[in-house]
Amino acid sequence: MSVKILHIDSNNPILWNQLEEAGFENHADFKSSKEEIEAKIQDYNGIVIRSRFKIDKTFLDAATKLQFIARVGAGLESIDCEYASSKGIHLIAAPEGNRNAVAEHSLGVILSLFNNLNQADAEVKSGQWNRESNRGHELNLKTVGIIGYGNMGKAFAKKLRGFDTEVLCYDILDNVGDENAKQVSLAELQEKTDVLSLHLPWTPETDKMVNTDFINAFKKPFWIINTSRGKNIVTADLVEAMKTKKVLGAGLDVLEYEKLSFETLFQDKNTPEAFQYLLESKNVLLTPHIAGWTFESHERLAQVIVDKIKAVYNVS
Ligand SMILES: NC(=O)c1ccc[n+]([C@@H]2O[C@H](COP(=O)([O-])OP(=O)(O)OC[C@H]3O[C@@H](n4cnc5c(N)ncnc54)[C@H](O)[C@@H]3O)[C@@H](O)[C@H]2O)c1
Ligand SMILES: O=C(O)[C@H](O)COP(=O)(O)O
Repeated sequence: MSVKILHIDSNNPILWNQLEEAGFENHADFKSSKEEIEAKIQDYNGIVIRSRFKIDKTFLDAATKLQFIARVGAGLESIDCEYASSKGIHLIAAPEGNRNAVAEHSLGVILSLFNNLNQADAEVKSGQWNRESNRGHELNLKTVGIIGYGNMGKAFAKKLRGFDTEVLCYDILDNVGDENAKQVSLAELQEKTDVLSLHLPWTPETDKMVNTDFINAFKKPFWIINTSRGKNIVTADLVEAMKTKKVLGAGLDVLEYEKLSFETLFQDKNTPEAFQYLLESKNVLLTPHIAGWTFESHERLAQVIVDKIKAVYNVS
């Protein structure tokens, strides 16, 4: 067997080493541009990627010997999956690798927002002892609404067991509810939810899903957690809702502006006003797309990918 694999992003060494041990031929190119990789992809049978660039039709047409695309992660929006499948290319992803990290992160964000942990910590460290303004909330008896009940949503619901919360989920697929979450209509979720957590992919249907109309359909003021993709929320609309206190707090691991250079976002005179509001709000917790980024997930993602590549070639 001679299967040539091109790795275009760095991953846990388990991935490279175990593939090598199993007889696969590894090659690395972490620096070349999409065009440069496109020019040589016809030599490879497999590509291992995170999300450095889009695997589009042009790229796939150039990849005449490609048998698999292994995405070391969950989100598939940077791959033209339909076109790849039409060419018989195996699509491999590893949501099993980072779903526990995302679930724990989401829980941590809620508890942190509810208890003003960041604000209280910063105040104590700057010599302020404010108890009343840091009075918290409890998850107990609240209703958590999860939109997108797949790998991430389910893992998160499981973590909520033990908090005495009602957990509702909404998904376009039927019958996805389980012992950890009751599947309901979007309208029912919007009626009952206190904490909304998004676990959707980014697709033409989910793009800008959380906008003013969507937010106004909620019956109660609510908190929002987004670990899915930034463009699923219209940030300006979210900020307007925060100003009127319809949205009580937000934990955003992903940002609408994420693909801009982060330095540019800060230095540019055109910094979006909504982003500025997020930066200045104490009830907003911002993290740099790290929900799934743990030491443990790094290792697990690699192992899942190795196992799935081996399965494609029936290698034990
Ligand atoms: N922040 C991070 O570090 C991190 C890590 C992993 C995944 N993610 C994000 O989480 C997303 C979800 O991952 P997953 O593995 O759970 O995916 P998944 O495919 O297992 O689950 C997504 C669910 O959303 C549902 N869905 C799709 N479109 C919908 C719509 N318009 N309305 C309602 N439901 C809809 C699907 O039916 C599916 O059940 C990824 O695509 C990625 O964007 C982020
Ligand atoms: O979809 C995922 O697995 C996470 O969001 C990580 O994405 P990244 O590999 O693009 O950082």
